[in-house]
Amino acid sequence: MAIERTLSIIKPDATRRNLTGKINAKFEDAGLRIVAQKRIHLSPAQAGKFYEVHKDRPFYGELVEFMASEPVVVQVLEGENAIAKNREVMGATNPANADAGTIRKEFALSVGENSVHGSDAPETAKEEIAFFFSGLELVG
Ligand SMILES: Nc1ncnc2c1ncn2[C@@H]1O[C@H](COP(=O)(O)OP(=O)(O)OP(=O)(O)O)[C@@H](O)[C@H]1O
Repeated sequence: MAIERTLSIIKPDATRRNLTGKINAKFEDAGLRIVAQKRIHLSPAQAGKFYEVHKDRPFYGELVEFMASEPVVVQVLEGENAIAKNREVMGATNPANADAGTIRKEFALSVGENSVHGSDAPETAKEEIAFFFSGLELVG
């Protein structure tokens, strides 16, 4: 299995509760290396652009408002099978359905305020990493 990179976001509900370290420990324990990371406060326009794929979903407005409400930590995770591995560590979108030990089971507040985002496929990972990080910020 090839080494992959994926884009992760620690969402406002988690940064607000100082959970960045605990969430990062879950990634590292699963063999995912944090190769880039920064704390930013998205504008509503930037959050709207990032989640454009969901613009016709009923929760789009709520999602954009939430993601722009407070700072987030955006990061690039690297490892074998990193995209699928990260989604496994995150758990199901709705914490009520997430497996024990996953980030969302332990920390998420609701289906909307669910603590983390992770890319879902190689093509989206590439686009999402480029959305937040320049080549200079990424060690080869
Ligand atoms: N029913 C809902 N009500 C409110 N917010 C929702 C709902 N469903 C999804 N969301 C929000 O939109 C995000 C994107 O939804 P999606 O169905 O793509 O989930 P996901 O792939 O698990 O999450 P992500 O794309 O953040 O990794 C979710 O992570 C969640 O924050």
